[in-house]
Amino acid sequence: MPNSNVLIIESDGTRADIVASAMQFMGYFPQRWNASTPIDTSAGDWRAVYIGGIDDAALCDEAVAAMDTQLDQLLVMVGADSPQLGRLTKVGSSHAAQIEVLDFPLRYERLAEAVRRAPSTTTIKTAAPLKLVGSSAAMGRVNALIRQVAPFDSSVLVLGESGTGKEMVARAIHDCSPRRDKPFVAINCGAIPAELLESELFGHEKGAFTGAISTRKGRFEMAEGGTLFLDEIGDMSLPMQVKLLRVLQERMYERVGSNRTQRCDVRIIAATHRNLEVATAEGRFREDLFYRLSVFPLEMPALREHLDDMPELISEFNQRLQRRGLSTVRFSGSAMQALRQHTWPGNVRELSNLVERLAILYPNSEVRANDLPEKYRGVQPIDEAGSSILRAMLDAPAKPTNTQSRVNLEAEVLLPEGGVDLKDHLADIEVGLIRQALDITDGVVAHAAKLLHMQRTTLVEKLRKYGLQSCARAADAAAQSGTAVA
Ligand SMILES: Nc1ncnc2c1ncn2[C@@H]1O[C@H](COP(=O)(O)OP(=O)(O)OP(=O)(O)O)[C@@H](O)[C@H]1O
Repeated sequence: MPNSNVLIIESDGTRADIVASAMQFMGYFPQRWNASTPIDTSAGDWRAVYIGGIDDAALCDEAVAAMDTQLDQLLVMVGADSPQLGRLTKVGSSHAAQIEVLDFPLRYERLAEAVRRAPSTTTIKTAAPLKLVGSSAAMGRVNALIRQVAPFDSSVLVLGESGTGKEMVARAIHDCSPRRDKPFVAINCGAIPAELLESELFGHEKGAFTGAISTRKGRFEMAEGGTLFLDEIGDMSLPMQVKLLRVLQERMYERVGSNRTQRCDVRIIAATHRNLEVATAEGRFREDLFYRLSVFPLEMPALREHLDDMPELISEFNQRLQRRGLSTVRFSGSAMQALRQHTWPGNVRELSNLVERLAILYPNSEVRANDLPEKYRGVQPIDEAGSSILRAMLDAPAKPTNTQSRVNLEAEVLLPEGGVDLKDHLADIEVGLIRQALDITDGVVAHAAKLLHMQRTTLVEKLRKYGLQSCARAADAAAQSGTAVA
């Protein structure tokens, strides 16, 4: 049983990490899944296990759809308190899935017993790839760059805000490249604890460290001949950056705990939402690695810069819903107009989530501007009272909004006559921005942390500090209270 592959769903809580570590100690190869990355099917013996703790309905559905298209038998493990338990149980009965409900804190014996019941062999199906859509000038430039760089082995650095489609672009480059028949392997460098990342990337030998009870392949080895996508490269620790640089320069590495040098033939595509030039200037990112990675930089436009693609994107998301057997949704002219006024801080991912949410609320119907969630309604026609309020607002000095830069904030905040308790004032601003980020991301802490350009763990600390746990989703809140492997 050990030495098989295990699929771990990227959950927003820390449970996926806990279970992945437990699995790793049990001798499995945990492989992360995320919405636009098909499961790496090249990695031999499969015992597919879906670990839930999932609090996000859209992610849960996408995960099930991904598994259903790629694996023919599943063991689905789900936390007893998961909000998606009912949904998964239902999905399980209509697929070749076996459901195991796990209680947390997780007990090693219980986990081992659940895995023992997994189907002993799992066949891989060919996945239907997701389509990168958009015919705006901005997406036209992206597509042209993809076509230009794909045939070469040059490293590509995909830049852009969260949810703009960086991972989809990485996959598109791979799919257009001569490596298309070899694996595309993705790893989120920001989601894996620094001390585990080395073994995740390079693999380890049996006994290399406590709990390494069997030899394990790393992502470089899994991606041999193909492409390795290093997501959130800006979050990689400096010591790890040194090790990565060596592989890029020498095309050689060693598994953790081994003296044997392995050669590798892997194309690297990295992505980050951070400004790596600033990180380099501040000493948080190695300059030599930056230049190695950014041989071919590719900047993804924010959705607000290619709003003309919205109808095409909505149609693509409707098709994805249809493929999952779900209802679709249409938008009236007024609704489309309102959506064009939104700033889309979560970019295409935010649009995709909105389409799915509205398809549930208004199955196969037309959504009007007034049906949209409040923050998407845009500027409403105003009555007389509203018009005088608006005039007063326009006459008043401008207040900073969350889309304005820090420089604007500095310019516009006036020191009150009696002075201000700066610490309390800054804390209030911090709480306000955290609340907004959680609101925009529907309480998903990992996504809110991205918007705030901070580590998820830092945000969790701040939620605790300010007593804001109730603003986060249930599973995240449970994770914050310190659930651990028994
Ligand atoms: N041009 C596009 N066409 C179709 N779907 C898209 C497009 N851009 C993004 N998406 C969809 O939006 C979601 C987010 O995309 P993706 O994960 O590639 O973004 P990202 O920039 O890598 O995000 P992050 O920085 O958070 O990792 C996915 O569901 C993806 O399929």
